[in-house]
Amino acid sequence: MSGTLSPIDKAKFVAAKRAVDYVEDGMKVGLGTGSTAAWMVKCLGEMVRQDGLKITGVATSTRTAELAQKVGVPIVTLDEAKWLDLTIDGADEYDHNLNLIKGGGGALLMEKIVATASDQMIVIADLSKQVETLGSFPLPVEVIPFGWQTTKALVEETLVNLDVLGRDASLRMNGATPFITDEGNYILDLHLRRIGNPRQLSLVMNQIPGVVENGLFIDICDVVVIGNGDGSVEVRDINNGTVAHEQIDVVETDNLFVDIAD
Ligand SMILES: O=C[C@H](O)[C@H](O)[C@H](O)COP(=O)(O)O
Repeated sequence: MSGTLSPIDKAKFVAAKRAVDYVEDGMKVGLGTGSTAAWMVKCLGEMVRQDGLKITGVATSTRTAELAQKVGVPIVTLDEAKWLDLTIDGADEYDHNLNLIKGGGGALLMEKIVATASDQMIVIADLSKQVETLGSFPLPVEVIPFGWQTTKALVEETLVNLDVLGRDASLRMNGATPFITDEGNYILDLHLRRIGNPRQLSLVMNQIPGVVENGLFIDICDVVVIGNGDGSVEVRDINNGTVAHEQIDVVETDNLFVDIAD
């Protein structure tokens, strides 16, 4: 199959293509989840197949593991890898401090474990993910199924004392049944509209019994690569304070149009 990338796919693709420049021979790489991360896995697959790049990947979801296998990126478990050089992942929102909301695809738990076990985390995104203040995107909170309604009530009650605008939590559904994460849990989506203090919110959420993890990534991301539909990218590095603008060559080979997981 071949075709022309839509502007949004091109934005995701160029962000991914620029981010894989950070990957070097011998590295252990965390592989994110989602439609943007899928492009990154495909780019790495091409580098492995065509350039003989030698890397080991750790997947953040079963669907990323399946895609990695399909495109030829060798996968091990996090326990086998122990520590990673780099994780590349998408995000649902990022702010100017490179704090993130993640988990729109339900993979936040493994994503946070893998990113935290990495020397560096690079987020790939298009400009639509950029926000002044986190919270327009509903914050995913992973909870264990046992007593989830009690956990939901506790979460909503706790939000009353926090700097947020909305306080409703909804159980994420998959058709008529609850959405189940790879780890067998449920997701509550918190409709907060504005998160005034993401660090505090993250700490408080994770103290509620039944909450496994929340989708706020605070001080975890080092670099964001923002792709645009015209093939340009912006690379922001929070540690050294640099911002670079570049143009990425997009050669639309048939390989690009191999079916991807998301
Ligand atoms: O659980 C899913 C992940 O956090 C994704 O990385 C996030 O939802 C962004 O996905 P996409 O690149 O498809 O917008």
